Amino acid sequence: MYKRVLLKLSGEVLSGESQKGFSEEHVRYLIDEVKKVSEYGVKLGIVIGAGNLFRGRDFEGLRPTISDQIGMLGTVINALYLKDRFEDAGIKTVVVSQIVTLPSVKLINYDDIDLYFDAGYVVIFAGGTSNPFFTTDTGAALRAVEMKAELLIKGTKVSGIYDKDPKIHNDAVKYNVITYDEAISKNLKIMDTEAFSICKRYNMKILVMNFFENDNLLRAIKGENVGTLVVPTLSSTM
Ligand SMILES: Nc1ncnc2c1ncn2[C@@H]1O[C@H](COP(=O)(O)OP(=O)(O)O)[C@@H](O)[C@H]1O
Ligand SMILES: O=c1ccn([C@@H]2O[C@H](COP(=O)(O)OP(=O)(O)O)[C@@H](O)[C@H]2O)c(=O)[nH]1
Repeated sequence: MYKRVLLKLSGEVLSGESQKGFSEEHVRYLIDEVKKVSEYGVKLGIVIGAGNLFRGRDFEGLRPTISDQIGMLGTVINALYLKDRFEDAGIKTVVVSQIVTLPSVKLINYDDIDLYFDAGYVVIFAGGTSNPFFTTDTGAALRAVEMKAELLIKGTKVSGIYDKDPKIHNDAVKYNVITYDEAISKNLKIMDTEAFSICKRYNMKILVMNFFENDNLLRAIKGENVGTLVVPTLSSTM
């Protein structure tokens, strides 16, 4: 069982696919899935996107430097929303970020991350990379390395990494395991190249899996065969 995991979720996990805002049904599902793993004492970090609120590219006509800052603020909104909902459900949660000063957001401090985990908190990393021109996938890769995770899980709406986008191509074929180099060279757009390359540099294992299948998060953390694993070489799958 993995004991230290960074979970990346798209903002759409909170709203439902292609929807905006917060859907009670989806939020409750997320709480239940996280609760199952927090009961095992897993040290869990979460990076949440903002696709349910704002993505930089939604603001036609705005400069990306500005629209991306609006997008990053969206991740803080989601993080605070989740903190409150998690705590209501008995999951102790701390939100950390470098992009805002707010009473319920702590500045990221490497020395404190372990203290939060040891005290049984889920840590939500808000604000992506803190820089325009990036996405929360890249933020997740950085935070996974910073928190010394054993595994970065991208919980998404498809069952793993395919040879082409399975939402567009019916004949797409899923990989069980793939190397960082292959994922980058084949330009498999499930995650940004930047995210893959940070994970490659620091040997951060990635698992891409369908977040919307009941128990999948727990199964992934138990090391069961769900989704697609991204590893340095094909001989390093275990
Ligand atoms: N090679 C691929 N394998 C799997 N999914 C892919 C691939 N290329 C593109 N996709 C698409 O990437 C999407 C990832 O979406 P999502 O999890 O919402 O991520 P994000 O919001 O971070 O972009 C999937 O819905 C899928 O349709
Ligand atoms: O490091 C980052 C992370 C995010 N964003 C902005 O925040 C938005 C929301 O993030 P993302 O698209 O990754 O959310 P998701 O699709 O995962 O919900 C992005 O569109 C960007 O505009 C950014 O500028 N820098």
